[in-house]
Amino acid sequence: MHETSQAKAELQGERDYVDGLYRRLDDLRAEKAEQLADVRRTQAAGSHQNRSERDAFATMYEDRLAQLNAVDDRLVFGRLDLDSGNKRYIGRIGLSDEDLRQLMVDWRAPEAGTFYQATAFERMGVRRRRHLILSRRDVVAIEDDVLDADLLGDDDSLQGEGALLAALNSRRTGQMSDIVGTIQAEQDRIIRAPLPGVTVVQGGPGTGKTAVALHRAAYLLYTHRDRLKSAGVLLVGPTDAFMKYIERVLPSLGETGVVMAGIGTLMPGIATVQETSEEAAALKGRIGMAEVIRTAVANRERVPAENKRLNVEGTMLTLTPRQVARARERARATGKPHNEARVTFVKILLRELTEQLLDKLEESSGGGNNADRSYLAEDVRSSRDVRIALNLAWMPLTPQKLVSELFSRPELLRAAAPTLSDAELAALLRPVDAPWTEADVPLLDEAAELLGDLDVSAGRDTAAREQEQKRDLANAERTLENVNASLEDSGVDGVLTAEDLAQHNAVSVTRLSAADRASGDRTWAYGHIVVDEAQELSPMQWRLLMRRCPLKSFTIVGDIAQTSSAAGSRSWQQALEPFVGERWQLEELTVNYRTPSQIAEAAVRMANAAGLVVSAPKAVREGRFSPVLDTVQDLVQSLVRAMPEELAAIDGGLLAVIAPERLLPDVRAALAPEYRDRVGTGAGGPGQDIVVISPRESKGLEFDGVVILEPQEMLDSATARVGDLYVAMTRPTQRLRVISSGEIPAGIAG
Ligand SMILES: Nc1ncnc2c1ncn2[C@@H]1O[C@H](COP(=O)(O)OP(=O)(O)OP(=O)(O)O)[C@@H](O)[C@H]1O
Repeated sequence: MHETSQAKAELQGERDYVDGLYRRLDDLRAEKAEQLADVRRTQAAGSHQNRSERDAFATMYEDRLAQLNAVDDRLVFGRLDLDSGNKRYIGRIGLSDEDLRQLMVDWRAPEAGTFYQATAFERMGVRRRRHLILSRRDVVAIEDDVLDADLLGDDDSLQGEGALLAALNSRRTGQMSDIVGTIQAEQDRIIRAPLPGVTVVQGGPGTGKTAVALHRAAYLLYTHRDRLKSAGVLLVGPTDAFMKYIERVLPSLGETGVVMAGIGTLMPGIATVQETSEEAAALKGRIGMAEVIRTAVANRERVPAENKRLNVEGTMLTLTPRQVARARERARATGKPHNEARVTFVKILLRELTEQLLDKLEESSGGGNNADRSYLAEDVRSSRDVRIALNLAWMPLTPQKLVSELFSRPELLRAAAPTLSDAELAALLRPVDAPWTEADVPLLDEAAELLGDLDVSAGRDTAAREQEQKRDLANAERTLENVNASLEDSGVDGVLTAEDLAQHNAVSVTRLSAADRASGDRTWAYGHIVVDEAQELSPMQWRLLMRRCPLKSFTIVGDIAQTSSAAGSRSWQQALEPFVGERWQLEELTVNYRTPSQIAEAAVRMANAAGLVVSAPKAVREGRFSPVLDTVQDLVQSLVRAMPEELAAIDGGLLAVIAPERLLPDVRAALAPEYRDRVGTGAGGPGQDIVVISPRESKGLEFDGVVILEPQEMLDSATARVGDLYVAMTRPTQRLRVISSGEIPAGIAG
């Protein structure tokens, strides 16, 4: 009785405190909304400068407002009781009252680290760690870890479902949520690892690799804002569906400054589809492709086999192979990329041809010609014959043109890739207008590096462009300076410290640079790159990413056992050695938070029976269901019959039907009459609680229930990999059903 009333009082105490935090949040929001409205009301005073200032203010207030809105749900999640007697609340952002007294610490701040790291063995000055479990704004439960033995036995330690298990058992929505309230110690160590260098995080399915990658990005931006504000952080994932699945996590952590990109979108202006030919994907991923592209570019700098006769305003000139070869040598010696070196090539030959024209005219006029040299140069330059001859010898090229011609013209491909077999060449050849694939992106990027700027070759004035850029930059800088000054004058709001102010500016700068400019700029050098599902990357994709971060500061997360791409890695060592040698560090995650033990064990048994070496993380919980295995005659009809039972078992949760690619249309057609708009793809969308996807599409995603069709086919067919079935089996958080028209693969039944 006494215990219950004490528990109630504790809970009430927390509710009161949390109410206070929300009041503060609401006040700040109202303040920001008002400031934003004020700025918007202000008439744009004439000058460009004033308008940019107003825009910069507006952007800053919008950002802050968006941040305050995004952290509303479960704003606070922890409390530390310290040896000093102080209490410290831990939440999504830092909050202080009007007098700058700290009300809540940002989870990324150093003082919050002990919330995740302290244990009974190493208390780190913490007596008690309290989890506050909120539903929206309400504190629904509190749960204490008592670390100080002296406190044990006190009756005020409270019961309740563990915060972690509550999170793990909650229904999936098709959108990943953050884990900020329940980050585990082994995860926290990786999230807070130092910025420089390459950290590889290897972990089996469901160990929180994606979660760790996202929280690390947020942590780095917070902790190293100064270093990362202008360079930015890039987060790369495998597919668009996956990027959509994770897109809300960073905003919910109050971060908008990370550029998120699917691996197929890293070439600005190029839309890609998936590479359907496994062989082509594997070939394009090989590191040797860099040499193929290099040769392809060099082969477009051609010396003609014989003399060329060129008509310039009625006078016939001769261009010799020797002349072209010499000009090519000198142009290449500049070390500039193809399009830029072309300027030198063209200049040399135009000068030589102008000399020749002058000589000829003098000859024909018996020495009496006194035509102006600059007119003659212009005649040479504008001669059609000259233009054709120079272009044939050294064509200005875009990466798109180079690569599309390379893969559509057998003679070009053979010349650039002399070591490839006929079968390999055939696998690469395709129509000139075929859509770009993900595997083309690193080749286009390689080509862009070697070709350089087309504008230069097209004669656009470099100096003028540089001037323009300088002016833009100066404008942006001046604007920011003014924003700073005026903010200081106006005292902003009570919560903003000088540090916050710097952060806000950083966000604005990031807006101007990293987010907007970086994602549209192929040559952008990021301060840090986080790569998820990194086992899928081909050597050429690694090469591209390494170029995007010259400092080689990377967080790489993945699971070698889940590799399904034909060009992906078989070992981290093999993947990274060519780029960073031995200079990378391996961290491992060992606990599976997603899949109940009965299902996780079945997946590991299957993988082992099929000869796949997997790291088998320990499942953190047991589920309510063992895998259900059906051997049936009529596959798709059996699925239709099983659907009601599966949907009921997960009680309104999200169900994925994972089937080999060839079956997907039939499965969708069979489900359509009954389930209509409820059936989607990827991780599902609004109103969609059923998705029909291939094993590859399921990568990185998770669902309450999963039904796998024809598992043996995921192991057997020509393009299948053991990893595919392993990935599919490790997607559910509650329940797995396997339906097969043949044998159920060895190991699953146990
Ligand atoms: N500390 C944690 N607290 C609460 N939930 C967690 C925690 N760690 C992981 N999870 C949850 O476990 C699930 C699996 O996490 P995540 O998707 O990051 O794993 P993964 O290692 O990337 O998996 P896979 O390689 O199979 O795609 C997610 O629902 C995630 O929110």
